[in-house]
Amino acid sequence: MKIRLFDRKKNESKLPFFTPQDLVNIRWFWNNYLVQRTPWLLIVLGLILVQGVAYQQFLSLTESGLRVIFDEGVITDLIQVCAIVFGLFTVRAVTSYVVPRLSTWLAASAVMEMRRDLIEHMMTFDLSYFDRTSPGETILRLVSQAEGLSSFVGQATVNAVRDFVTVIIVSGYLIYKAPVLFASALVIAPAIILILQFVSHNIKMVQRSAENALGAYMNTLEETVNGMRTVKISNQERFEEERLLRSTSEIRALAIRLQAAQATVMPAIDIASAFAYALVIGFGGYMAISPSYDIDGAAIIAFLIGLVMVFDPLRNLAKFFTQLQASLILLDGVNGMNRIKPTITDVEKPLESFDTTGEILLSDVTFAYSPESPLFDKLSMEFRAGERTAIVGATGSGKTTILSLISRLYEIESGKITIGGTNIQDIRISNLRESFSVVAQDIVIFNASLWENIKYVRPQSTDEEIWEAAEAAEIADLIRSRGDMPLGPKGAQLSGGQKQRIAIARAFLRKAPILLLDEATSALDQRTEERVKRALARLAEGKTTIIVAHRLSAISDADRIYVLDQGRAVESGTHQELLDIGGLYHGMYSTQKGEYH
Ligand SMILES: Nc1ncnc2c1ncn2[C@@H]1O[C@H](COP(=O)(O)OP(=O)(O)OP(=O)(O)O)[C@@H](O)[C@H]1O
Repeated sequence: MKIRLFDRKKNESKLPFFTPQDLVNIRWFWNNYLVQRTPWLLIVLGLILVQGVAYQQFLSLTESGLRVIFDEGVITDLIQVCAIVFGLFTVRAVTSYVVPRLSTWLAASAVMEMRRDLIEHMMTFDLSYFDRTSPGETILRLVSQAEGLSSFVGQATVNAVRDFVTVIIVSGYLIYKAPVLFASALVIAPAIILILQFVSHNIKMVQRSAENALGAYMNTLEETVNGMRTVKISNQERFEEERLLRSTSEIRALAIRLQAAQATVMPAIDIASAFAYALVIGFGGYMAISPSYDIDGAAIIAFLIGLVMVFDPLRNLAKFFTQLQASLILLDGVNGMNRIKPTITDVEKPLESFDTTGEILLSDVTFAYSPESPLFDKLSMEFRAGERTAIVGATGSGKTTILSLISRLYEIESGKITIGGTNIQDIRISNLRESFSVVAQDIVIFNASLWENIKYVRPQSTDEEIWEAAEAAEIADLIRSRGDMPLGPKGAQLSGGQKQRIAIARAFLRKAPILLLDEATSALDQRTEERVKRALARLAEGKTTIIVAHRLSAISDADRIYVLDQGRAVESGTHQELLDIGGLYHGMYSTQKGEYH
């Protein structure tokens, strides 16, 4: 699957250094993660100023030193100048140690908070977000883009501030010493601004493509690693290898293009600075020789050294500028996640409690996963209180979706769903979901011990309760034999039936008043299924239970059975009543009859 985190914007070529969205993103980051660190930022800034002043003082002392050598020849004065110069560089050395340490700490803490907020925010996303968003995209935002931002904000920005301060202070000094010379060196400034503008646009475009390519690569990698069984059994190793290599070569090509876009800045600055040096040597030399100007050789040499001290940080600033343009794309990616708003949320004053023993009603429910393929159109169903109701029907008829809608994993478009007379949209989501014990089709197993996996659904359970649930789900022996051994990624070391028994044990442990069983025993052998079914029947006693099953043998004793066909409830009744109607259920029963004999 190709992922596109960023789309090219139509009027991109007309954009200045910062787009309006860039400014919004920067404000978001500043207001949420930096502004509360202002005192520390001011300390860093203060230290940077000290560094800048030390630099300027060095320049001024160099001029004095040169003058001592050229004019006065007093050795003690020279030694004094040397000692102060050494002292200044020591100050610079100390600040060079403290500033990066402080700034890295500040940036890493800010980004950690940002990650924490984004993770918290991600937990509120609708399930539909995860249905349509590749894991690679989420990982890219929370891992690589956040990391890229951290190093940019920490080191690069602080260095840039230091360089900027140095440029301002030293330039100020040079203007004060020789304004005409400085003005002559400035003639190259417009050229530099033009180059930066051109490069800025290019960098953003390439960085955007690079992020898309990296996201696609992460996604392919995730798909391949997760699907290794299918890859191997289908002999598709080469195909997957080529898919991954194509992604990597795309990343390489984009990395080279990005570097090429960034690389144009440095030589441009170098040529511009060479031009300025030549101008200053020529013009400055003329001023020193000419009696009409009050400037000597020492001042010209010091001015040239000063120019070096301006151009050196200016080079770094240009490099920083290119990194900034790339990082604005990272910031946009990260903040893009923040812009996603969940739609399934609690109402303003949600109900904490409701009648969990009451009947569950679907009234005129309309729902579609996507506008182009509606699934339910005014569907009405009744799941009577304390009874076992089964839903059967062809694959894709919407059985699982009904369970998802009742637990509000997806939001209905119209109609309503009530439990014990209360609309589920008025109930606090956590309280609503707490009232279900679920055995779902897609069983999620974590790479922890069996024990931990069962306990996951109710961490406060006692050991006795967990053993009880494990015994009921026929998985206690496996716990004894495996001990604390982790189950492998996604429970890879377990059989399908063992995974299903974990899910059943979880349902037992949860002890919730409503039971939702989706193909709960389909992966079990007949003997185990019989035992688990009896245990489930005990669990279901007095509880409102909804069972989704393909095997009619699993539900023939249900109090009521619904037959679903393409999103419509076409038949309902007991097993016998449905057989008597001689409709769809009868047909399904006849097909599966072999199972009963
Ligand atoms: N997350 C989803 N996003 C988009 N469409 C979906 C999603 N889940 C299911 N569908 C579609 O909705 C329809 C109903 O799916 P559902 O899983 O409810 O069927 P089902 O009756 O439970 O099928 P099965 O018996 O195979 O489990 C199907 O056409 C399916 O393709």
